[in-house]
Amino acid sequence: MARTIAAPATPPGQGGVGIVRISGPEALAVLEKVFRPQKGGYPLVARRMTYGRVADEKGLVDEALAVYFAAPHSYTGEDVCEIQCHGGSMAVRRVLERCLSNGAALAQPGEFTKRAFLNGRMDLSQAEAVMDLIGAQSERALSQAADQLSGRLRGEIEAMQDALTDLMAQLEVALDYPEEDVEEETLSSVAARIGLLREQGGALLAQFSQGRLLREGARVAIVGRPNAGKSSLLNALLEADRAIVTDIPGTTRDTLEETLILNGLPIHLVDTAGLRQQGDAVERIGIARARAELEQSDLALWVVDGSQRAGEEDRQLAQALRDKAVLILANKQDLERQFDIALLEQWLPQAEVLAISALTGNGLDEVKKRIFTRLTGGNWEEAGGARLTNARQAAAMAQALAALERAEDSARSGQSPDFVEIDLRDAFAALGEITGHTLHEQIIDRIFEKFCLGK
Ligand SMILES: Nc1nc2c(c(=O)[nH]1)N(C=O)[C@@H](CNc1ccc(C(=O)N[C@@H](CCC(=O)O)C(=O)O)cc1)CN2
Ligand SMILES: Nc1nc2c(ncn2[C@@H]2O[C@H](COP(=O)(O)OP(=O)(O)OP(=O)(O)O)[C@@H](O)[C@H]2O)c(=O)[nH]1
Ligand SMILES: [Mg+2]
Repeated sequence: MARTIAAPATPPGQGGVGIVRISGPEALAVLEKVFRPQKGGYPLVARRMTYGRVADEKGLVDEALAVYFAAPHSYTGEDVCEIQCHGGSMAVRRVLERCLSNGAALAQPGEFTKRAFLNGRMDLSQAEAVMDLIGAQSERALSQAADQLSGRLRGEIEAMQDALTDLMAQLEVALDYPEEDVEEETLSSVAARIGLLREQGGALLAQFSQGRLLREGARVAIVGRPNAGKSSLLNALLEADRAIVTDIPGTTRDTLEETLILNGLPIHLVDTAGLRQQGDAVERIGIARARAELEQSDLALWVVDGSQRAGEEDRQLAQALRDKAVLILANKQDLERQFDIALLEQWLPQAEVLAISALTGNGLDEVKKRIFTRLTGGNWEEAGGARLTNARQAAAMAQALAALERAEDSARSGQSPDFVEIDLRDAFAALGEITGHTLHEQIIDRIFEKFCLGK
């Protein structure tokens, strides 16, 4: 039988209310030992808040409210109890300790949601949406996660699976009637319907990059020579005095990351150490970090000091940026221009160049606009449809599409129906990985391990 588990459902730290959640067959028994109602007693009325107190041998721990959800009508589908005590890490910790010494085991991270999944309360895409919702950093990311939690992606995947089941049934019928014309007709109608499914899946996969961008945000590295104005740009974009700015080249040593929300898209802006050859040990480490950051960024903002002449370091940086998405910002527009912009266009023909001033704020609205268009490709679709949002889901969809393509090819080239069916089965299984219905236990464990405690 499943263990009864308990964990704080609210984050540690000060807060108005803290919640300890208990789930499993002994949930109510644990609550009875831990929580004493003020009026009436046990059994508690399911789903109604009851006022009372939590005490231990030494006396009162906290006054609290408790609620009991009878299986299967709860988040996990098991018996669930919640004790809502005062917020703050001490009260929550003591209440949890009471539960743990009265029959509950400390939950693993993600174990409540894993139980909800195993009890059929949600599929894997919905469970993943729970975590995305908790981690959402913008309105758009939140509404995407809420959509997925409501079962939108699950619905679309299950509809595709239903269609596959139909097709497999048709092929079975054709196998029972081995006349040439029945088989031919079936194969050609099946091939056409597989084509439609490939379009549907292809559209989902094509939108994946947007789904991921919303969920994870984009990494944008600010790079350039020392003193170009990178940290000034970071501060100006954030409208906050975040990074140290001085006129001493080599001011920024470590990378510094802050998040800016642009049209609902989380942008992780990373200020880096100015790139140059000389510098002490600390600065050299900073420069190595800057290069690593550049490597993993989705977009580079190359800040050049427009009031200085181009140098060898600029040429080298252009070289390093050749295969990257780059927006070049010719900074210090308020000063007299010395930098030869034509050189930039020569070095990096694919890059756009914008003249700005991080000091006066000139051109920064345009910078924000360009960052957004560069990252989204300019054709940003409003949330609404189902979206694949993580690499796991996208990989499964790609696998399903490959199987569908094989099936369509076989059907069109007049292969035997059972040959086609094998690939349709593969496609069905690959789609099932998105909803978690055809996934191995170990893989499922690995997904839930990344969740937070109490969820
Ligand atoms: N206090 C508290 N707040 C919470 C949660 C929770 O577990 N506890 N949730 C989670 O972390 C989320 C809500 N999710 C929930 C989902 C289903 C049920 C539930 O009891 N479902 C029953 C009854 C539905 C009904 O009354 O119509 C069911 O589906 O049968 C409860 C919470 C967000 N807020
Ligand atoms: N006139 C003018 N000065 C600027 C502008 N942007 C930055 N500065 C000045 O340039 C100097 C260097 O700015 P920072 O933002 O520290 O430059 P950085 O690129 O971060 O430099 P490192 O951290 O050393 O790599 C400071 O004195 C800034 O005030 C600008 O648009 N116009
Ligand atoms: Mg700096």
